[in-house]
Amino acid sequence: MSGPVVVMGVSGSGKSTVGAALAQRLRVPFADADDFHSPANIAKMSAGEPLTDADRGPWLDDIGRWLAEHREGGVMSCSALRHIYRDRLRAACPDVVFVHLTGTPEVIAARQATRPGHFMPTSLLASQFDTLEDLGADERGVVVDVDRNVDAIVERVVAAPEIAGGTR
Ligand SMILES: Nc1ncnc2c1ncn2[C@@H]1O[C@H](COP(=O)(O)OP(=O)(O)O)[C@@H](O)[C@H]1O
Ligand SMILES: O=C(O)[C@H](O)[C@@H](O)[C@H](O)[C@H](O)COP(=O)(O)O
Repeated sequence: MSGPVVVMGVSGSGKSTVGAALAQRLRVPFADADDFHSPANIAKMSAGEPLTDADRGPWLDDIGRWLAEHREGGVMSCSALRHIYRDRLRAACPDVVFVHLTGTPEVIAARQATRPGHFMPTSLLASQFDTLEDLGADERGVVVDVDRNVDAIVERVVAAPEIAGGTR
């Protein structure tokens, strides 16, 4: 493995599902950034209010610490919507690789809407897309469209040179 992987994307894109399956496939530990949110952040999102950069700062630092502790292998599902958020994760763990799960708002909204018992309301999806910044040419990562089954997404990820071909 070439470094820890962050599976990124908007709410409902499949980060938790694909991240867990990818970790199992790679036989490395898995963590979900949803579990790192403070109660205040959860309350805010549950009330339909988007998080701000300030809300996300300490959360990203905790995730960065987890990545640094899993430099030899690990998968973290984390929205990591903006370039500056990914910069913050790279500052903590420079060899992190991003897997961006992309999809149309229609496909993702349908998945988010049918997911049972999650704190994130569907009303926040528009702000997630507004906040999202695609991976730049300067960023180490892979983009995978989610309009296929989970196994196919995982196979696509493990076949990517950024994931399989590293020297670490
Ligand atoms: N490739 C896929 N095909 C069909 N359903 C999917 C796929 N990936 C995820 N799902 C479903 O879509 C919903 C959102 O997935 P989830 O992993 O919770 O997304 P996220 O963690 O990005 O919010 C869940 O109900 C999940 O079972
Ligand atoms: O930065 C954010 O606004 C949040 O991290 C957000 O992107 C994330 O989507 C929520 O934690 C909900 O969790 P799900 O992505 O699992 O819906």
